[in-house]
Amino acid sequence: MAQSMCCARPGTRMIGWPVPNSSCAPPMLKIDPELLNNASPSPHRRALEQGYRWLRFEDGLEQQFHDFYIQGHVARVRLAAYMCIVLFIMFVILDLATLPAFVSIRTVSIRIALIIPSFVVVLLASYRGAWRPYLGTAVFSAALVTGLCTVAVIGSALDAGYQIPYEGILLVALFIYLIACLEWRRALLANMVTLCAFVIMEFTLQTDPRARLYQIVFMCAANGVGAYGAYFLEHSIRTTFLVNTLLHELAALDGLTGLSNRRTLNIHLERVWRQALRDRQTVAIAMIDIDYFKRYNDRYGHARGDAALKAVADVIAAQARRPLDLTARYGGEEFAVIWHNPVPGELQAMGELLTAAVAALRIEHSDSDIGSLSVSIGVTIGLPCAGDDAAALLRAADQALYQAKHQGRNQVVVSEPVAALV
Ligand SMILES: Nc1nc2c(ncn2[C@@H]2O[C@H](COP(=O)(O)OP(=O)(O)OP(=O)(O)O)[C@@H](O)[C@H]2O)c(=O)[nH]1
Repeated sequence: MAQSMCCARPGTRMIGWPVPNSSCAPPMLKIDPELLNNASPSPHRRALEQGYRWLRFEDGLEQQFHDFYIQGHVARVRLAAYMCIVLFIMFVILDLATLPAFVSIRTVSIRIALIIPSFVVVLLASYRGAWRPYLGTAVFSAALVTGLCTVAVIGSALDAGYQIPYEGILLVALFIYLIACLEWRRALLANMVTLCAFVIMEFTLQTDPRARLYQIVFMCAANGVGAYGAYFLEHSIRTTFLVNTLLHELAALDGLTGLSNRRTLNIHLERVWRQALRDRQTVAIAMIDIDYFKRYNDRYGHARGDAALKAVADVIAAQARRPLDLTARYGGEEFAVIWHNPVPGELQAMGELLTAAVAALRIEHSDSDIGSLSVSIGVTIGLPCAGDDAAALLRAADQALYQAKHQGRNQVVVSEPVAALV
């Protein structure tokens, strides 16, 4: 373990543990720092930077992770529930075949009346969409029921003067930690309750002190091994969740402004276009370009240019209010807004709201005609027809923008809807 940490590439960050210079720190997934450097500030990036050794993120992120975890594990939980039902049916048959009737009546009743139904509930929760939010609770309850009932099975046999193999309870502990897909804290809680019940049962019903000691020691060891494995499993899942989200952000968002990038805009436009075609609704695009931005950079420097771009982007971001609307940085100092099904007569006013909002930023630009930063906007609208492509809408908005520049900048031009698109 220590050796693998010594061999880490210089500058490679160890995720989830404070400082990787201690030889006794546990091995964690390593991540290329480039990924973190390129990602925009977000709770995901913060979590990766700060670590999560107690397997907990800040509140909003924790909820997101919980949804991700449940969604990603539905199939495994279902499989685990089927596996348990089959196993416990086998145990019932084994009990009936090997135990005397006065013992098996107790053990079989517990297995059939309590354990198997708890996994049937898990199965139902995994199949029914409305029950899905309670899947984690159902698995936790089933784990608890299985642990306690297995203690009860061993105890009831002991009570009847019959020793049955206690290895089953070890199997249950490892199953809860590693197969049931429970989050680590819940798995630990279910197992600790089971362990306490087991110890109490042993001290109450076990008459052989050596057997008692042996069994308790092995139960504790199984819990240690299981908790250790489950901790690292969940830690890796948390890292995967964070890295997935960062990669998605890097692929979909513009690093400077946080708006969608051009690729996302194109994908979204195609999607909205198809949706509008189905619903016979319109789609509008506004292309927005900052005026005399080269002069701004030349006079105030690139860093202030970046800050101005970000301020304008924040204003533009407020323009996407409906679920299918989108704002994007199209490239350089050019932005785009997709409006899904806007009222055609309001487009001019919507554009002017944008120019007014940028003017309200009052960003000084002494090399422009009006002394402050302004934008030119070209807007167009279309009603998609089969055979058209969304790129025609983009081209039309670009032409309107060109016209706005040509007419003196700091204005909105709404083009006539392109003939092919209406
Ligand atoms: N600071 C900064 N500048 C950028 C960025 N991307 C593009 N630019 C600059 O934006 C300027 C765009 O210049 P032009 O295309 O000539 O347009 P303009 O000066 O705004 O002139 P008009 O559009 O005709 O009003 C260039 O100088 C680019 O270097 C960026 O991310 N940050």
